Amino acid sequence: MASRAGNDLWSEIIAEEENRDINCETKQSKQQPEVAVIYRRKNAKPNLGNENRVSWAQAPVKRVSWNRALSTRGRTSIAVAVFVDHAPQQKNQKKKTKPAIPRGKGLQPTNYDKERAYFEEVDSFELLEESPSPKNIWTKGVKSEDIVKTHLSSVLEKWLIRRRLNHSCGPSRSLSTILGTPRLLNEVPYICDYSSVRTPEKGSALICSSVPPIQECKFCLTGTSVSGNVIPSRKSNNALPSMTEGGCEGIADGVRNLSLASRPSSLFSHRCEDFAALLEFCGQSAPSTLSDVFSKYCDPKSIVKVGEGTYGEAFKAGKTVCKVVPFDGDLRVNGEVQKRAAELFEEVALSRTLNHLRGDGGHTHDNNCTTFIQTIDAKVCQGQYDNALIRAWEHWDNKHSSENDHPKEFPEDQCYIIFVQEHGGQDLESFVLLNFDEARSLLVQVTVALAVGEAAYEFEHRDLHWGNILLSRKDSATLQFNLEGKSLNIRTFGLLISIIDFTLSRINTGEDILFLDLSSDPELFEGPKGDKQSDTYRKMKEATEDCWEESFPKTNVLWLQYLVDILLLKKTFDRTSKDERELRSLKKRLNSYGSAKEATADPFFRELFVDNAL
Ligand SMILES: Nc1ncnc2c1ncn2[C@@H]1O[C@H](COP(=O)(O)OP(=O)(O)OP(=O)(O)O)[C@@H](O)[C@H]1O
Repeated sequence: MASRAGNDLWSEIIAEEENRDINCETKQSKQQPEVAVIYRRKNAKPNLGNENRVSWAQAPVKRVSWNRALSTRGRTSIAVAVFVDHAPQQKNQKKKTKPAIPRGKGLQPTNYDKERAYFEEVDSFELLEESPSPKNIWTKGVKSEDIVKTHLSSVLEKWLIRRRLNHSCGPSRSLSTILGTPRLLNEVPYICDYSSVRTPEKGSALICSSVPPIQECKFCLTGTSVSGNVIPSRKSNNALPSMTEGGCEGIADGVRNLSLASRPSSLFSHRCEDFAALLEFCGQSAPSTLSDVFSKYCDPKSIVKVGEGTYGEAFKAGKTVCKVVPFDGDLRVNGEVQKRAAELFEEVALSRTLNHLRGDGGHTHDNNCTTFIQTIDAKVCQGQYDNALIRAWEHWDNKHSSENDHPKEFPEDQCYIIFVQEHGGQDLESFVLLNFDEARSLLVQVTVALAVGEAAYEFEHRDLHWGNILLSRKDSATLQFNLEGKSLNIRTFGLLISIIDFTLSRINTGEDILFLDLSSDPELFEGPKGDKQSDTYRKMKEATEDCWEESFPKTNVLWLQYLVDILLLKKTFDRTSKDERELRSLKKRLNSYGSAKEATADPFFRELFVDNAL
């Protein structure tokens, strides 16, 4: 293990960096308009028309419990562990809390003085910024009525707007195009009766004057107090607007009435709609069972659990990893409210859009990379966990002490979505990096992948913590990326990176903007001060001015800075003091970049490009 930076060297670095900062500031002031534009886009319009802007998740979204999501999961604060007595709230006292340090061999004892010095010196300027005024955090709540109103309106208004634009009564093509599924189905109002799910007659709804098909579904009533008797019917005042009466104006009136008049049935209806839309997106007419889906990929006896998140349990099934996420139930899972179909709908849409970056299906070749995990399939399931999965879950629990609830607690009518993905390797939290070359290849791969995502889809990940970066070792010495038509070969040093978990991500598909409105989730920004992950959410909030539908590629840069901190402070690998200096300098220079794309030109990455340096 090489020696670490001493104090004398550190003073030199500071002096060196101060000089560089002055140069950098001078340079930056010349580039000011570009950076300023990025920061001041709150009211700027993106390339697309506003009418296409869709946030599918209207309910309070990501339900991060800080105590759980960070501390008990081993993603404890870098700094908080040092300075604050932050006692994690145990979900279940019988379970062990994971250690806050990374697992793996060759770990060094934590050097808190060093961490303290690092933050005081490098981040001192940030501390003020990390304390947003309470006004900013607290004044922007979303009332539940607004959520219901917005949700239903957005679905129907989208239909209306497209209908006006298209001068036909055909449905939007946008999401069905992304997903490669038949048109219309996600736009059709559904009525729920708990008894069956039928795919609507596709032809009938394509004709303006036809009666819209009514779909019945039993699933979204699960655990709700809404009875079948208050199902919105086209005869009632609270009816979904009829597509046969009054043309577009009739629909507009219907949308208005619906938004203002009918809370319980709206809530009910939106759950039905979202569930049916999700089912349709997944190419299903009814939910499968978990074992049906798993047995497509492996012999159930061979299933092994490979990881867990707050919402998902990840199992290896043959060559794939299947992430099982319960949704739409009222039972709290792992201490959290279950996700709703609308949130998962967005995640499926996003994942499939990112698949296009792999160059499959004749999609754009100007921007290509394989770093975003490939989503092979997504399937809706219902029922209890079967024995093979329970066995795999318990095996993992014995070895790793799961923080999640035992899956046998799920009721018989529990719904899940399974994301079938390629196996991306081990997450950064548990992966043992060998040396500085691997660390810098990790950084360049993530940076260029984010740049490719930005260029193709204005993509922002918005949650790139160390559980969402997977690593594996492969023989290939280089990896090819295409960024805005330019081919880039990057040195891998035998390491391949995959980025997962697009729940909070924002994407512009060219037809819709998919994002989660994080302003309705104040808890996300309440994590402990000094904790790098929670600080990053707060910095995102500041960069976006809490306006989450707009494009702010700076958020990608904030996660790159987080990653540099993680590498310096949470990961142990063979490195010299010069290597550490380079990482610190990179972190500082990242302050001046407004996007991952800008960051790709940083000198830190220069020798990681083969042949064609940027
Ligand atoms: N495709 C994959 N290949 C290998 N491991 C995976 C894959 N997907 C997920 N995992 C493992 O499962 C863990 C949880 O996955 P993921 O982060 O997607 O779940 P989540 O519930 O959305 O997490 P979070 O707590 O961040 O919300 C990951 O940290 C990783 O260890």
